[in-house]
Amino acid sequence: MANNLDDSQAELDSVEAELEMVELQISELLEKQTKLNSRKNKLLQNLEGACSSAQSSGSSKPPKPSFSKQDLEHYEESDFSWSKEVQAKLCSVFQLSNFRPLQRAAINLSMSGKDLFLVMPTGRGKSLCYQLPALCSKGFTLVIAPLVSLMEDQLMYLKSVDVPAVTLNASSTKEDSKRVLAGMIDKNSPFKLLYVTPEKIAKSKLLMSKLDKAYNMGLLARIAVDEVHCCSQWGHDFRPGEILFHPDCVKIVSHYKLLGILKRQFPKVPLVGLTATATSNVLKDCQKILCVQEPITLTAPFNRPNLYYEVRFKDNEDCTDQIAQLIRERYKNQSGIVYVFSQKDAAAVATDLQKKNILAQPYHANMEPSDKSLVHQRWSSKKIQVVVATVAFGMGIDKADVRFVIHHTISKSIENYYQESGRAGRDDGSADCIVFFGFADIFRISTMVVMENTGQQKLQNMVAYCQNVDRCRRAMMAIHFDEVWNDDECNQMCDVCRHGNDYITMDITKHARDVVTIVEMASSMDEKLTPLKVCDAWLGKGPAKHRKTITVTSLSRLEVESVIIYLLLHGYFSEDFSFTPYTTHFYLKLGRKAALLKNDNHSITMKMKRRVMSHATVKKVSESAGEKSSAKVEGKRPADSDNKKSVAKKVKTLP
Ligand SMILES: Nc1ncnc2c1ncn2[C@H]1C[C@H](O)[C@@H](COP(=O)(O)OP(=O)(O)OP(=O)(O)O)O1
Repeated sequence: MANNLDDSQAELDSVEAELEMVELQISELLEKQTKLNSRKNKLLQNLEGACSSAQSSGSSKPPKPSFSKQDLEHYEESDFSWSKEVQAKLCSVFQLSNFRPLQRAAINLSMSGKDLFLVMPTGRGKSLCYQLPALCSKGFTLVIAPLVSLMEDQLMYLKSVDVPAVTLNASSTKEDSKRVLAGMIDKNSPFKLLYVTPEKIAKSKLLMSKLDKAYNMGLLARIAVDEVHCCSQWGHDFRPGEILFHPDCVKIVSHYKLLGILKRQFPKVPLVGLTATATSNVLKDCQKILCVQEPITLTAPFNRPNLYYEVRFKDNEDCTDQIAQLIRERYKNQSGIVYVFSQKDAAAVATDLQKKNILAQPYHANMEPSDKSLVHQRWSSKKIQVVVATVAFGMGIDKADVRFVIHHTISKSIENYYQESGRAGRDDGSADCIVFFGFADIFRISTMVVMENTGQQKLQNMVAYCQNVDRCRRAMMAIHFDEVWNDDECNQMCDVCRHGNDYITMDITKHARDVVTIVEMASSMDEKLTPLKVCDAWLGKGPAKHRKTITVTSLSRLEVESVIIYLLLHGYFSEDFSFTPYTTHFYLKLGRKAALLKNDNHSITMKMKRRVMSHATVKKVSESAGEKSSAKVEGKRPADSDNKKSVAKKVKTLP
């Protein structure tokens, strides 16, 4: 009887364990199903037309595109009553011969009096879409921009092309303000563009009353809201480089929220909201906040065909030597930016580059404004070659001939990376965007974004972008931004498409079990391990007491790091933060999928770049694949052969 009970108990335990596993698998599959369904719906929506009207917020009806492809084609034409003037001023004032994608449509829509949201990648020429209509309309255009420095750059540029433009901001003198306020109600319109901060709209009754008068006189031609995503509660996630890290971030965002007054007071004035990256949810929020009834949303293709995207692994934590070599050899006499993680890094990397005879200077938020603008000016006029900057170097940077943007440390999200790298090649000439991907950097950034709602998820997406070895980098960004993507469009302008066949697919199940056991054992002893400690322990370098119980790996450090990152990205590990008054620590703990490794049938494969793998591993993998007839190899064909044809799939077991 006792035996029977024991057997039953044992079987019950085993059934329960198996059930737990099945539940995990079901929840995984359900998660995948939700993601695929949402992607499918998005693709179907996108296929219906490149543009669609932003739907009114909270509507439960399925989105009905009220702006069709045919409508777009209509607005791309050049037979409107204003077309000749627009074309003439494009050439004579702005010295440009052609429009870039969607610029003409945006201008025609705005000239037709429509409200518009224009989502266009950084550097593609959003400003022209309100500056040119301003020149071709009676009265003046009111431009809301978040930062005074940004306005000043615009005013400098407009002055250089003889476009009369003024600003009203906290640092305007009394005289200037008086002149501007009078000009607003002057029928001869002494200026065509008036730049103000959102704060000015929120606080200056005088400005609002002059706007009211100008409106009644028919002189308020248009309202342009730059960085319109700042209106939304989620929007500031999208350009943290500029707004979130700006000391006045909270103020800026709170003033944007009050801009609804403009459409309420001046309902007949067309509004154009401009942004580089905003999801449809953010735009819906902006629409509501700005009180715009039925805006048309134009989304320009996010692809920048002239940019070459590449990820390099940091084989030690300092990659400055490699960066210096690149700058000296590949980018001789060419301008570029090196983005770093912290102000300290900006100073240190700039000094290191200077020691290697590269004209580099640091730029970060904590510098005196005059020093910042000096660095900016020197760089713009090619007196220095490189700015080593934190994300504070962003908004208002409009240098056309930036030939390289190198990330010494990964960005904290793909949105950020897209913005930062997008500062390269604004002149449409080819330019390189290279990220150095380092293991320890992931955790430095992770602790920095710990208080942000979606900080960890966004960082994981960025890490997945960097760890990816088989998918076109542009395709990854396209999926991230919900864009329909055709692989041909990359044109070998990313490292994956250019150097195909550079990875091996390996079975890492045994390694995963070993390293998960290390973390499990530590936790059973009430010990927390940082990722670096886990690496050390697994490589047999940890404290002696651990070594007895640990299966030391034969993998190289880079391989070990890659496996740990993979396990973190795929839920076998997860983050465990601990906070002190001065700092935040990152530890690894078991993720919800770790339990799956107890199941003998569970296996994990990962794709690893050949260059990351040690010679020993590649050799052993090749030998084991040769021995086992069932072994599989997955490799990508070199991009110059037909890289879209599927190839035989084989998986090698990592020794
Ligand atoms: N049709 C065009 N042809 C050639 N160059 C153009 C055209 N339109 C704009 N440009 C140039 C002018 C600027 O040097 C550069 C970037 O324009 P700009 O309006 O500042 O970009 P943007 O506002 O989209 O960028 P950001 O998001 O960084 O503010 O592109």
